Amino acid sequence: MPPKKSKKKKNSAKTGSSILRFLRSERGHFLIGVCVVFIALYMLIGMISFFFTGAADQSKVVNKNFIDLIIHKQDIANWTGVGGAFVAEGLINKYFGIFAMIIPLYISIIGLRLMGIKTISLIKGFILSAFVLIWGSIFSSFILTKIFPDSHVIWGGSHGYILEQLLETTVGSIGVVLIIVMLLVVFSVITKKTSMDFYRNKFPGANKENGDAELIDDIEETEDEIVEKKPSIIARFINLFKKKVLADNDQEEDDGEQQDVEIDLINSYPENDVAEVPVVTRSITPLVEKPLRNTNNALDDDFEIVIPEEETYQAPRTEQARPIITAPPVTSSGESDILDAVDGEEMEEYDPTKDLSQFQFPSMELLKVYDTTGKGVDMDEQKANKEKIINTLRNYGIEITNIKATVGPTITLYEIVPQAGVRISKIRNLEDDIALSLSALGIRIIAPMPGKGTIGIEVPNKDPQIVSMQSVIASKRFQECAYDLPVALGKTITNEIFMFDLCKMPHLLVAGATGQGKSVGLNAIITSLLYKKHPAEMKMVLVDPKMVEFNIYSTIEKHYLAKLPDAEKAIITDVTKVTQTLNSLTKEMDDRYELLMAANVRTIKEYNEKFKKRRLNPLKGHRFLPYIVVIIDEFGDLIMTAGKEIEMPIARIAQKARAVGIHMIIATQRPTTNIITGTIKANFPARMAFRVTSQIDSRTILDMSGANQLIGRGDMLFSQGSDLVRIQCAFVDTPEVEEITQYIGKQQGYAHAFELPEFVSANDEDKPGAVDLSDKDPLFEEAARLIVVHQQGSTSLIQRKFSIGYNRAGRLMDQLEAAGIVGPTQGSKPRDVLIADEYSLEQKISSI
Ligand SMILES: Nc1ncnc2c1ncn2[C@@H]1O[C@H](COP(=O)(O)OP(=O)(O)OP(=O)(O)O)[C@@H](O)[C@H]1O
Repeated sequence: MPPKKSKKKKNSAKTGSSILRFLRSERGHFLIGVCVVFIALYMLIGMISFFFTGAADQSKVVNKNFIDLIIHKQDIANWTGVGGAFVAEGLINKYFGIFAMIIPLYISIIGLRLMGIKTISLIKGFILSAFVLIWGSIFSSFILTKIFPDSHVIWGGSHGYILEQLLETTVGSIGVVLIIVMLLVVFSVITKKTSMDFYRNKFPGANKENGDAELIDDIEETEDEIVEKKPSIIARFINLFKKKVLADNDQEEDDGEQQDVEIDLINSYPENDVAEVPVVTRSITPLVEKPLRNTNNALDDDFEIVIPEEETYQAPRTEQARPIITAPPVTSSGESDILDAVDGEEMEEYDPTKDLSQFQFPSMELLKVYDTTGKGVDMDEQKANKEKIINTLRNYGIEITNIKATVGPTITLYEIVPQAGVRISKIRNLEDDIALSLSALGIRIIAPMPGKGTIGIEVPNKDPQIVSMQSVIASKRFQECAYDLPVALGKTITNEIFMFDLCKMPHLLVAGATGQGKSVGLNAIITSLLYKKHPAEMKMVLVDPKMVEFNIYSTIEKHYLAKLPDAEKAIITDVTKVTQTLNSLTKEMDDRYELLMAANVRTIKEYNEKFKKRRLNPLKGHRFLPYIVVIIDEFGDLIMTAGKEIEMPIARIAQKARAVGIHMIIATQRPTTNIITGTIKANFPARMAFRVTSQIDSRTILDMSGANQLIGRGDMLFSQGSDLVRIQCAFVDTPEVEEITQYIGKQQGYAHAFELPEFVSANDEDKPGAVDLSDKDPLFEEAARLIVVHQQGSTSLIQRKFSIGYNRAGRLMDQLEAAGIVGPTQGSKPRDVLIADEYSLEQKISSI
């Protein structure tokens, strides 16, 4: 008989465990959630009915037995029968009064949560409900009882009544009122910081620090975005409890022979509190957690696969709204650089985009959408990899207590928590063995994961997904970002859009062996900028010794490119021109510093703000300063040919140009120490490394290994300071870039590319005759006539009348001086005009 009994027991245990499994499944949760929501709804209706039917039911319900009432079929008026009448009478009259209605509301939040519908967090909801119950019962008991003394409803319930009586005896009626108001204020401030402003604003003249409060909020919000939220103590406790229950259940249901060591690992888990893996949640892309369940393996219960959600896309933007301001030109003949505020206030703000006010940003349709449907996460692959990792580590005597997978577009990150006492270096040394067991390239071990208390193993997915430029550009995050030079580079392992502000970098070094995605990376950077910056706000200097990479951008020369005055093409392919351009950029940098100094500001942003407000005098050479992004491809080639000649201006720009809005991106295939020298490295704190061939190259670019373990095709490491992030670079194909540039190119642009200043080396500068009149500007004669007619030797007059850049106008003025038409510069005053009338001018011109 005993064997039959044990079989029966086994069967019932099996049924029990499958019910448990069902309840723990997503469907089980959903069904429980539905039941909970309906129960809450039932309670709520019962409570609402109580206000209308409670008086009739009171005598039948109070101090009566619930079962008796059902058996004796009492006639209950409540819409929800005996049950509802009991719940309402109990919760409202017996306990918390009318605010007890928050209880079914909170229960419904729990139900919705179980159904997978997120409203507010359970803990927040609990704290809020508890406060409402306690505060509300005192408030109702004190106020409502006085207003409606003869109702069948005990407004604050017994709880409110007792507390209110106690308080009234202790602090009097006024004290109770003050306590009620104070609690409300305290609670509102605790739950919402911005409510401080509301209260401050109630006191006229005492709200100067509002800005600070907002600042704190802002800072906290940004920090929230960056810092992964740590689980609260309660969440940790619930997690531990859950794990313990799961482990116990599994122990019960297991037949005995399958019970392996991992159960013990889990059982020892609570002691290993530190080993708890925080679930990564970020405010930008909420993670969807899909735990896999396998009853034979306790670690499976713990194996959490996180499939980060894609960001939702915004409707394609076809036009960027910009204020069209028709600003009158500045006519002041001012003597000083800084115009006084009154002048500024009288005029509308200067709009740098006014010249191209019809400019339309490229539309989203120009970018290709890659079909990723059907490319879901391969659960079998994840499980198999997990098994292989556990087994490989076990073969070397390393046991783990927890493992979690986060599936990215091309890489999956397995985070493991080793058992206490395991040396981290031991795991680090097993990189090759794990790679062998997984038969995969590109395995990278991060031991320990910074700030997480886990060890990360990055494993490439068998079926990598393409991160399209479209998905990155159309993301809400990119569209709404307020960076000065926003670059959306791709997606991180948690499917978050990875973005940075080039202004903050401030210069970027890009390296990677040939064919690993460098050019695509540079195109992604340029594309991001083109989607966000108006031609008036940003100019690019493109250096392309290979002659084919940036050719595609020649169509946007008159919109976005900058070049030397005498250069034919804006894309620089000739090495000798590179030196000139870089020197010219150093001159532009110095000029800009002078302008900043004269304007009493420290950065280009402040300068432009001041200029827009018309606080700077254009007659003194002030102008709106666009950002300049210098992108040099195949930097290795250049250094090999031009050496120090190039390194010097690059180092100068890298050291100083940040504040004046000149930023550099240099890319090389050969990240060797003779190319990326100490000087260059020291001035390029931000580095982007695609796959390189050796560990030494990786160390040269990143100061650590890792780039040699990447898998190519846009897989890259981005480092800034000590932070290292693995990113899948967004893919933008040449035809896409072509479409974008053509879209821009077809629109009205400026008359010519942005002119960089002519660089005159220190030796030539003061030589008489430095201005060569045999090579006069085509506008020379017209400019001369203009000056003579107006009898005003002003550069900005030439600039305005001929719609040319400041540099060209300056050069024209130098030529006019050399021709004896105007006198030398006189500081802030216009030059003297040496020719009295047009007739004398014609004679002068014919004599030149
Ligand atoms: N982010 C990416 N996603 C998917 N595939 C990519 C990505 N980046 C590059 N590739 C693939 O790799 C190929 C080579 O990329 P790319 O031309 O950018 O290499 P490269 O490093 O610039 O090479 P070279 O230095 O020889 O110009 C591309 O044609 C494309 O097929």
